[in-house]
Amino acid sequence: MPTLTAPWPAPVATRPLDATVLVPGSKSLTNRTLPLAALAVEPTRITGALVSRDADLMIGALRALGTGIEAYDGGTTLVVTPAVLRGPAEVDCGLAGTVMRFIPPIAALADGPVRLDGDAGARVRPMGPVLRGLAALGVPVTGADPATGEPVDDPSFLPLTVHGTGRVLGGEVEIDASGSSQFVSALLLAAPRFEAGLTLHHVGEVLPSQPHIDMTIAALRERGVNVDDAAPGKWRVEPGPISGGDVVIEPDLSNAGPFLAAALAVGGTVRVPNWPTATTQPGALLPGLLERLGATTALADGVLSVTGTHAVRPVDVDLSAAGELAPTIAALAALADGESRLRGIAHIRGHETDRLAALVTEIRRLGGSAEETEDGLIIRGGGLHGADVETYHDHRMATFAAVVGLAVEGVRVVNVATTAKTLPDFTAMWADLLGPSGRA
Ligand SMILES: O=C(O)C1=C[C@@H](OP(=O)(O)O)[C@@H](O)[C@H](O)C1
Ligand SMILES: C=C(OP(=O)(O)O)C(=O)O
Repeated sequence: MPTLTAPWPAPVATRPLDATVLVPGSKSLTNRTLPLAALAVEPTRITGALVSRDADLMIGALRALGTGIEAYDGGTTLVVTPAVLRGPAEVDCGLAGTVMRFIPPIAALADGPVRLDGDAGARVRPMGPVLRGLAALGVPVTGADPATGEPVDDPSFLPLTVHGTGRVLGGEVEIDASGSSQFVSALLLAAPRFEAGLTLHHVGEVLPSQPHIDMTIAALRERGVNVDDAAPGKWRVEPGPISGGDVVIEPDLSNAGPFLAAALAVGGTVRVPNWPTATTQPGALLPGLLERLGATTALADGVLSVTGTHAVRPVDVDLSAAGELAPTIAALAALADGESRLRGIAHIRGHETDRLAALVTEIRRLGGSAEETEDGLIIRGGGLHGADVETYHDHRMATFAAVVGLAVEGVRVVNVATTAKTLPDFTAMWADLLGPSGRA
């Protein structure tokens, strides 16, 4: 999408923060609950759903396949009525990993071809393991060269067409999910509808984002599906009905990240209500991470409070379980007093943009020092100055820049509207964080 507006001047905090931030629903939970509801044997009522571009794209994809979805309460309540999945259909995946990876196995259950495409940035995000997994299950997938439209054998990227026949036999499949946990989640989510279910083996060296795989398994079990995950890197999903009913979506803890990080960046306290006591969201790791970076945290009556003193400690952390937190942790590392190391996140080169390259380029543009390693980043904190930070259509690059901008004069964020991917109200929420005048 073109960038038409002027860069957004990130507000600078002039005094310690004292804010409570209500964070909207989880992208990952919303975009699992919707497809499971479409595959269910009865309607599902979802409350607390995220209203954002990624959720809209998932709703659009499932509607294109025939699912009934009614929205209420500004879109935060969704009533999903499953129907026979049908093709032909066209699906716009935008830049949503959850849509481009989760929809193909669902499209395999449709009774006709389903063509998927997305933003230019989506066409370079890896999908091969999901597509090869489907091919191994007997579901043909054809690709097309985006420039010429010529057919591509063995497609690994959008655009592509899944040729469903209305049924998938299922069985046993091996994939390499070292590039994204979403390859595993995608196949597991649709598997109860495969006639023989699915036994899935991961054969790669690393498996990122284990909490997101646990989230998929928990979502399936909550809907009555039998899943065996006792052996590492192996999952068995039994065929069977997926129940509907009422589902309440937790707040998006990863989206809480930049707001909580703000307390460390400039001092003061930021509180996030409705913090779940137990969750599969990787954002659950935030309190521990922020403590290592110098914050004190407390969870009382469901409110997480993070307090900082404006001094940020460097860290050496393995973020393989929570790669989507890397831009937020990188912002704090860039403000820290010393050298930080972020490990275990080679796979975020395949996120909305190559996040390792983007973070290095933008930290350097801000006057800081950063370099890529094989599986992460080395960031030497301090020495920052204002700059126009590029965001590469990546919501988390925009929030990375906003966190830095709280503490550094003259930071402007190019295409801050990219935050609409998961947080359309980001700039208003950020102004509220700073107090009534928008400046703390
Ligand atoms: O399944 C999900 O909802 C997600 C899984 C993770 O993907 P990767 O394993 O590709 O990092 C995460 O980063 C992404 O934001 C959401
Ligand atoms: C990696 C992310 O998104 P996606 O669901 O598009 O993979 C993210 O939100 O950080």
